[in-house]
Amino acid sequence: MSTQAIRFDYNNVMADVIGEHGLTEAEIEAALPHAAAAIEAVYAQRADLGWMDLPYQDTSEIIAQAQAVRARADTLVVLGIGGSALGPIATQTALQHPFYNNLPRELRRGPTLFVPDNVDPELNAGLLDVLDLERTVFNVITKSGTTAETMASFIYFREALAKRLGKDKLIDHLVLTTDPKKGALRQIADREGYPTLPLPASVGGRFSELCAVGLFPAAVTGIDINEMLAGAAYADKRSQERDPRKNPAAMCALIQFLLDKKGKNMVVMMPYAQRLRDVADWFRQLWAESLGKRVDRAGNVVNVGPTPIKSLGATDQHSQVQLYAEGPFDKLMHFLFVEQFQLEAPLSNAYPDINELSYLDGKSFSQLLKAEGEATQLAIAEAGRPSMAHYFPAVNAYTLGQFYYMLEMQTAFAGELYNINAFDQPGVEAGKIATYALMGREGYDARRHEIEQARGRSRSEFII
Ligand SMILES: O=P(O)(O)OC[C@H]1O[C@](O)(CO)[C@@H](O)[C@@H]1O
Repeated sequence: MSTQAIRFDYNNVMADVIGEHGLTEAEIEAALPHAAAAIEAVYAQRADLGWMDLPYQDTSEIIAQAQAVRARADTLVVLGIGGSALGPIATQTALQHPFYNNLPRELRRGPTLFVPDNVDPELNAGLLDVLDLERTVFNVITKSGTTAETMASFIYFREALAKRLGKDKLIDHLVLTTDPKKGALRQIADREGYPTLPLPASVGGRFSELCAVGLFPAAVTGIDINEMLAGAAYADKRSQERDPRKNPAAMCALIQFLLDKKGKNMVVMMPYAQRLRDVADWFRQLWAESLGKRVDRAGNVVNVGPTPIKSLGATDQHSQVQLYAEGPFDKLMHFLFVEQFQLEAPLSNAYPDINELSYLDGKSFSQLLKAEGEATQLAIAEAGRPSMAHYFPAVNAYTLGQFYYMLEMQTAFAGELYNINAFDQPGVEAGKIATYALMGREGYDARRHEIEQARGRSRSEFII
């Protein structure tokens, strides 16, 4: 096993450790053939699942374009939503200085990065207040090339650029990441000549972090993207193991599936490292959009899907852990632990004479955070609640790429276990259609009429 391997520990889901809410060895043993079949089924689809091959892509074009942006910009703004924003945010938080944008330029590895990730008017108008547009590049990311939020952001910031710098300068301030052939943004790129990067048709939005979507912003801010891919390739190797017991992604999927069947239908990801906070956010989309489904592959109504929840140690010990420890037995926890932090914050011997504080003397923040993580894990287990732990030797480009890929494979395996299509999102499409109707998009009149009628049926006694 690589010294950079993330270790996966599932002792604390076992019934002999936590009691009746855990899994027995016999339950796991009986389900192993199902997990083995899920592994086979996913690899049988590999030709259609382009994200599975991303660890082996040629990154030279991404790096070349990133170098060009590094040379001409002080700020990169990513305009995207869902998979087109959550991954770039997670990677930045995980691999850069915690106050990266506030560091002086000579201590940063590249331009500052902003990912507004919403169409809130104040957020976007406010962002314009802090940007020096002459030294800003916008990376517009959308697979479909039509998503309302992203295209509205593109129109808004393109207009601001055009007003400030003139239309002929737009080409130096926009890089578009989208489908190589389809969509409105592709059409615009072809018509107006902006530089582009491909978001391959076979890579779904929430599985796109390891293509140009995530790699380009990461490379612009100086992250070693080939190292991320090396980590992902290592996770690919481990995920190909046909024996589920030796395959962390498959085992992790199987445990979550079995516990869901026993009523643990909430999955809490709780990193004990600030760097991994936004990875838990990225995981929420991956897990929720992939597994939350109305029908199974045969068309039966099943309404399945565990609810992913993000949490952060130690912060949420003082907000959520009371519920996790004593509330309903409906949760499974993923603890993410880091063995080696990049920065250390030691504590001095400040108050040796004050009994309640002397235990802190000469310790460090990492000791305290690790102790709090272990203590919470123990308390959750003693309260009879299942949890798993993922141990990162350190958070770096290699382990991050490895973890992303492992979670993607875990999601694909889980899709097979639930017998649903993990790669579509019909529930989100319904919301998109209603938005188009409300915004007056051509071709959506009938839907707008239905919504207006429903509004008319709203009863005043229920409005106070
Ligand atoms: O990349 P696009 O096409 O703009 O889509 C953005 C997001 O919208 C969704 O389609 C629905 O939320 C996600 O799957 C995707 O990541």
